[in-house]
Amino acid sequence: MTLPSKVRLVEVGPRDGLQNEKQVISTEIKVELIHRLASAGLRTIEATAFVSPKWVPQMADAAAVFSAIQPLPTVTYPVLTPNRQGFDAAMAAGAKEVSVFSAASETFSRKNTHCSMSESLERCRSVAEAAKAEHIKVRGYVSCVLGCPYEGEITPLAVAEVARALFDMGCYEVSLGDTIGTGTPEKTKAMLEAVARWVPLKKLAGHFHDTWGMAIANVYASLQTGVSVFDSSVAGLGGCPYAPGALGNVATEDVVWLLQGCGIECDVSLEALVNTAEWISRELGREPSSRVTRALRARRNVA
Ligand SMILES: CC(C)(COP(=O)([O-])OP(=O)([O-])OC[C@H]1O[C@@H](n2cnc3c(N)ncnc32)[C@H](O)[C@@H]1OP(=O)([O-])[O-])[C@@H](O)C(=O)NCCC(=O)NCCSC(=O)C[C@@](C)(O)CC(=O)[O-]
Repeated sequence: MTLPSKVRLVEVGPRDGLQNEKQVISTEIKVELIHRLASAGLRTIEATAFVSPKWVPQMADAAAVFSAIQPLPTVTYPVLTPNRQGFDAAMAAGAKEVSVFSAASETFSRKNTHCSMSESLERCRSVAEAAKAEHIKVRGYVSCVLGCPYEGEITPLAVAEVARALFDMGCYEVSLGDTIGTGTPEKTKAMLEAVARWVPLKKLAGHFHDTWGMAIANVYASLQTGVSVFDSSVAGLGGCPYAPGALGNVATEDVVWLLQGCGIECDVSLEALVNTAEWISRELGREPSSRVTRALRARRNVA
């Protein structure tokens, strides 16, 4: 089985990683996190979300965060926009790329965005049309691709239909989210094969939460299937406000370690990334959940 020779990582720590934090995190810390990630070599960093501050208070400073970023010309800083209101706010703040999101579960869609799956896709379409008119790139997300916190099993066909709708409306890439982390490698492969009947593998990204400890195994299964873009979160930060008990995304450090071990290029400095993971974990007052960061720290302490 040939693995891809190069992988692109989409760092989602500043958005997916921090959105569920209950403690106050200053705008300065969020911006410094983004700058440190860019210095570590991440070339796509999802910076924030222009969503309702009533529902996700942690992202209330989206405009302030975005405006304070000192952008590197080699880095893109997409932002999450659930509807036209979010898109307009993102444009006013100067965003150059946006992400829309929908779900393969009716109940999750209603909890997350207060509308049905088809209404949610209509909102995405409206953002995609506005983005096209402004020459802005749009990425799409599908949540609950390997299980739903409310409905349980989700069929690969349901995932494929939503992914196809997002791709057809102009999303340049569709990220497939295992929101609650219940997926396993064989299920991941079956889901990817179903989606790839309608959306080319090169246009798909894997987005795995680590709640059940399967995220890195699912990344490897996706690599074996031909996926070459992965979303990950420094220090394994994160959780979804609408998926009770959900842990963070697969840690970026763990993915980089896996890729290095497979001889796959990703242009990220593991050392700088681990230092960033240690720094943000100290700021949040907790241990990094990345096994690689903890192992490298233990090795440094011995040396
Ligand atoms: C979707 C909405 C906005 C619908 O919002 P709504 O409340 O359902 O309905 P609305 O459209 O009738 O608006 C009501 C109020 O919200 C305001 N509003 C409306 N839109 C916006 C906006 N864009 N930005 C700021 N404010 C907004 C609007 O102005 C109004 O304010 P009021 O008059 O009551 O003062 C809301 O339900 C929401 O923000 N939900 C949060 C969704 C979210 O951020 N979820 C987490 C991210 S998705 C995720 O984590 C999964 C992913 C992507 O990582 C992949 C995976 O792991 O599965």
